[in-house]
Amino acid sequence: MTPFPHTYKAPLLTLENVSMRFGSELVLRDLNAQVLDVIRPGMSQGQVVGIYGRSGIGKSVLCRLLAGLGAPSAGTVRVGEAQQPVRAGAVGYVQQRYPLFNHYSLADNLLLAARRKHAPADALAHVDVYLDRFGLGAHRRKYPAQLSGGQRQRAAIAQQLLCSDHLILLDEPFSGLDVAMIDEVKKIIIEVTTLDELNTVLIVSHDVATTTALADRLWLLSHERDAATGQLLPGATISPRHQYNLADTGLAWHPNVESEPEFAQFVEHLKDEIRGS
Ligand SMILES: Nc1ncnc2c1ncn2[C@@H]1O[C@H](COP(=O)(O)OP(=O)(O)OP(=O)(O)O)[C@@H](O)[C@H]1O
Repeated sequence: MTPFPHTYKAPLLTLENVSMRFGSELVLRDLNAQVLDVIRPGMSQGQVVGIYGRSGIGKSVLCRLLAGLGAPSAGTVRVGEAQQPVRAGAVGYVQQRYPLFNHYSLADNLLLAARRKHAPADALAHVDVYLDRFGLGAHRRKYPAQLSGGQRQRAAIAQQLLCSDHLILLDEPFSGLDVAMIDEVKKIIIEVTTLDELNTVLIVSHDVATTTALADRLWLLSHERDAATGQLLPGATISPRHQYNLADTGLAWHPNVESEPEFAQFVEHLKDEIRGS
């Protein structure tokens, strides 16, 4: 597979010696990984990082650290071009249940989010842009309970984009969706990353094929063995061999990547790695 031409610019997200412990349980061990701003000529897309790992390995714990909702026991998560330690609110976090305020209309939910980042006079204009872009304009006066699951998800993504700085974290965005809705969410993710070169979408998912088709970088959380003793080390980590840079291998998102034989082989390889981890 011939890689498309690409270059890298500044780091946008860095995990620096990140560990997380709850009491005596070490959940995450010494995570070191980085997302760089990738430039692919002719391919207007920001960064999409797929995060995989078996159930219970620590993906939700990692999400909270990435979103600045808790401090790691050791190490630092750095975000943005300035590579500042992450603070709550810097990364939009779309959780599985798409929390929206039930007693506010869709437009008011988005307005609340927009006011956290934009001056009051500008906030409504930003809301209108996102309602339009995500095909939600006709539903602006509806309350969350009156929206479909897919509409609520689009609203939750718009809400987080309106108040965060380029980084957005989606927790299981494809679970429980029918095939048509999955296609729609994929379109939204591509749309989000093409809005701005710095936009970076982190997708935590068990749906390896769908997520890999959108990604240019993958991280796989796994339990590693001590090289000398062969004993399983405590805590999950993202070892260098489980950090995949798809721009280098030609499998980074591009139209119809899913239909290429190398893609199917790579997805099978990933599934084997997850099973064995
Ligand atoms: N607040 C906490 N206190 C103690 N242990 C915790 C806490 N939060 C998570 N854990 C532990 O961390 C480990 C990882 O949990 P986590 O929810 O991150 O897994 P996950 O990879 O997201 O799983 P799944 O794919 O099933 O959602 C589990 O053993 C869990 O019990």
